[in-house]
Amino acid sequence: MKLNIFNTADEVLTALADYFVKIAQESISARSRFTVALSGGSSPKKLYELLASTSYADQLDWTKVFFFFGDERNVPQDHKDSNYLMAKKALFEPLLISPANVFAVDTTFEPAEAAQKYGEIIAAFFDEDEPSFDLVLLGLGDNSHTASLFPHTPVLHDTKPGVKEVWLEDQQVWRITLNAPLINEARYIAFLVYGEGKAIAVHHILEDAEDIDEYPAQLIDSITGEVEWFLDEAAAANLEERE
Ligand SMILES: O=C1O[C@H](COP(=O)(O)O)[C@@H](O)[C@H](O)[C@H]1O
Repeated sequence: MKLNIFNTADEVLTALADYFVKIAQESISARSRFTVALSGGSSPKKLYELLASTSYADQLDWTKVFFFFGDERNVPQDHKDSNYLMAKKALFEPLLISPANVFAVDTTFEPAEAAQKYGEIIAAFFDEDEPSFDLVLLGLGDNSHTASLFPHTPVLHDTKPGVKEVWLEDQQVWRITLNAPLINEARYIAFLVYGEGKAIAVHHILEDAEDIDEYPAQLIDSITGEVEWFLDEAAAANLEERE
């Protein structure tokens, strides 16, 4: 695990955009394609806008980039809460990404079926024993969830890579998520976390004793690659160890 801590959120976003391009270029050189699972929520929108800006857009052959989603809300794809819609507006449309390069969760199905079908889509794409994304981007909720691995949900105890539906009792909503074993197969995993509202959760994940039901992001630990955290000072404020 590597910590990258910057003074401001803008510096964090630039560092992660540089990292994204570096991993993508390496992956395209090595395997002629780059597969990435995107995070949702509010934090990554600015990252996607930055990647689509003139500073970054020309640095990659986007026809070789294949986009998946680490998690999705159980809403139509044109709903304001849809992770797909956010990425479409911030990234896919500005970069003229072909729909053939975007693999979204089909939320027209019931949650369990949507999860199963998304797992099948991922397996078919990779056509290997174990699907392995080149990069999984993750965020962190102030309740220590990442992707849609929420505290005290059954998916936290999965032992085989897969995609699952998750019922959030307090919000009375379903979500669809990659489970931790699938995320951990990735070559690289990067957390994007900024803002003081995340400081307590960052401390729990990185410095508290393991308690995955309480702090699900503690499950993330790449099997073959590297986990990097991109934090601003505000989000890192409660950390005791910086190395
Ligand atoms: O609900 C979600 O939350 C987390 C964190 O999102 P943020 O809005 O606090 O940045 C995100 O990683 C996840 O993909 C998303 O669906």
